[in-house]
Amino acid sequence: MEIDQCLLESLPIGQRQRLVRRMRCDQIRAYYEREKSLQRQQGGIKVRVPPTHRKKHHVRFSLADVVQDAIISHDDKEVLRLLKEGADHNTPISSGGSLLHLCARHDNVFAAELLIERGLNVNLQDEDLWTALHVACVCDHADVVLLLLLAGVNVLLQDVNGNIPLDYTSEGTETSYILRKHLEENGVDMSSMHTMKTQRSTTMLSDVRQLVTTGGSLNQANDDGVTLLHIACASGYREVVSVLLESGADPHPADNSFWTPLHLASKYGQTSIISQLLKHGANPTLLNCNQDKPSDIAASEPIVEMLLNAEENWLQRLKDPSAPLHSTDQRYDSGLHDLNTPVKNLNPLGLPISKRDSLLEKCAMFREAGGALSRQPSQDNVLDGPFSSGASKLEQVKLMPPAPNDDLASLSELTDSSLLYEMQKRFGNDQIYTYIGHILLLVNPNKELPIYSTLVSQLYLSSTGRLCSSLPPHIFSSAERAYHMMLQERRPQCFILSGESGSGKTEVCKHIVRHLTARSSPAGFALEPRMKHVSLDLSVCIMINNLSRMYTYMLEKSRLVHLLPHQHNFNIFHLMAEGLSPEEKSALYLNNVLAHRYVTETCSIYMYR
Ligand SMILES: Nc1ncnc2c1ncn2[C@@H]1O[C@H](COP(=O)(O)OP(=O)(O)OP(=O)(O)O)[C@@H](O)[C@H]1O
Repeated sequence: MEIDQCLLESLPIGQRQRLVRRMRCDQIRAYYEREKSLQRQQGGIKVRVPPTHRKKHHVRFSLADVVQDAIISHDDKEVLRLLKEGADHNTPISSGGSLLHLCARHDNVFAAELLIERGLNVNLQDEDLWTALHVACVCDHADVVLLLLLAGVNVLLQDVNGNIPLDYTSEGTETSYILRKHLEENGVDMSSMHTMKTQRSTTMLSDVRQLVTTGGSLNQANDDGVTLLHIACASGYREVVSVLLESGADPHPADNSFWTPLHLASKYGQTSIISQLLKHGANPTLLNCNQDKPSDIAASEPIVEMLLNAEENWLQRLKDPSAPLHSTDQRYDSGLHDLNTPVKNLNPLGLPISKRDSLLEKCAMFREAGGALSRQPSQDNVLDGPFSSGASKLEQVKLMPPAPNDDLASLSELTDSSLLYEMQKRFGNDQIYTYIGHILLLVNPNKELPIYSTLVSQLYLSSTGRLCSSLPPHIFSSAERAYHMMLQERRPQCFILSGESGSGKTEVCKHIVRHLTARSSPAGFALEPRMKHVSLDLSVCIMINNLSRMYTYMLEKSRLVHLLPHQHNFNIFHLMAEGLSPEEKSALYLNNVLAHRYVTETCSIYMYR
């Protein structure tokens, strides 16, 4: 049944409701008929059993899924049983890689040994070409590293960034020591490794020089729009950049995602290259596909400053072309200020920039987290507020790598049992946060997890507020999003924290406030004394802004019915009495707030919590 919208709107409300209900019934009927005909086409109609006669079905998971769980939870007997029952040890895991990668990540030496005994290839590489040894090194799981070495793993296999496992160990850790010793014993000395790495930039330099002498095109782009200058800038090859620019290469070509060499150099902290590009007239105001200028994605404060000056200079020159070209600080030309990121190990022609970009974020995340292991508290206390968990906890920062089930909305199968299964799996893995689209789900771990340090807070800082695909779900990510929405929409944002008593709302509220305080002012410590009050005010603000939702979300009804002896009242009613407009009060049936029995039971004013 189709009805003209104007006609529908002209009908009296009762008639309109009846018509709409009929239309909805028609739609549902049509839907079921279509479903039935589809089932018939696929051969066989499923007969619906009335719910009362329905058999209770047990949900069965494949052996491959169950063995993964057993590995994660270190249930060794179960792993042994499942492998004996025929669980395929070659099954790839959902987050990529083999069961051995999973063992390496969860430090399960026993299961790793079983798998190796059954013939699992220790050199298997995941889609980013990481071996289990790469994973064990990132996680600093020395026992797994030893086991893999004994099993004959190839320690020189490179991932897509050209990094060998040793590149992912942190200086001074056991894994670093074991690997270095192993390399030495096998006749690989560190200087030849260094030569192997620098070889790429040397090769590119001689190739580019030859291209220049033969008069080849320096601006030639590949299918992704990536030019030689993009590659040299992202990889930090200063000399190659210099030859290209001196020989007349375009200083600001954009690839297919509108990234310019300046964007790449800025993102990967190549300060001296930025300086070179600016001297050769690169435009610092160009936007990439994310609407970011190079200064928006800069890796450090000095780079931001340098690029902002360059932007100003660029705009001045647009108005007055005779104004001098921006000159950068001589200090940067030496390269001493370049950030030491794994980008230097990039394989120049192997991958499109966008792919490398996401991989580098993943590397940076692990590396940053690893760096915190050895960091002294005094170096990392700038933004620590009153909610910081103390110096000792700074030493244990560990974020789980992103996984396909980070967002339940993206699962191919959405049933109660699949959702519960995924949640349980994540919980067992200490992945307490999960997205469902833009909603963030938290399962209270009831134990302290090392995921709230200043370092993690900084990792989640973003210039756009968009979810970062290389970071796992986190309350800091939602706080970032709210912060950017506030700037974009220029209006207050609110968090609705819903859950039963003890589910962790107050804790989450503290983390939100802490992250926002740190992100809104680099000198976050100035706000420290006010933090407790901010937390308190935030609860109250949420209540005021969402009064209509308050009943459902913020307070349980039982707490509003009556006051216990000596119990104080909610200050929110007094605030509402003072602050709400007559219209708002009328809409909430609170024309005379102070006349209510509940409010007059006690004369003392008390702030909730
Ligand atoms: N993210 C978390 N990590 C670790 N422990 C947590 C976390 N969230 C909550 N907890 C633990 O659970 C306890 C209860 O949490 P919280 O007080 O935040 O719950 P709530 O939802 O605010 O409860 P209520 O509604 O009763 O005020 C905390 O004291 C803390 O021990």
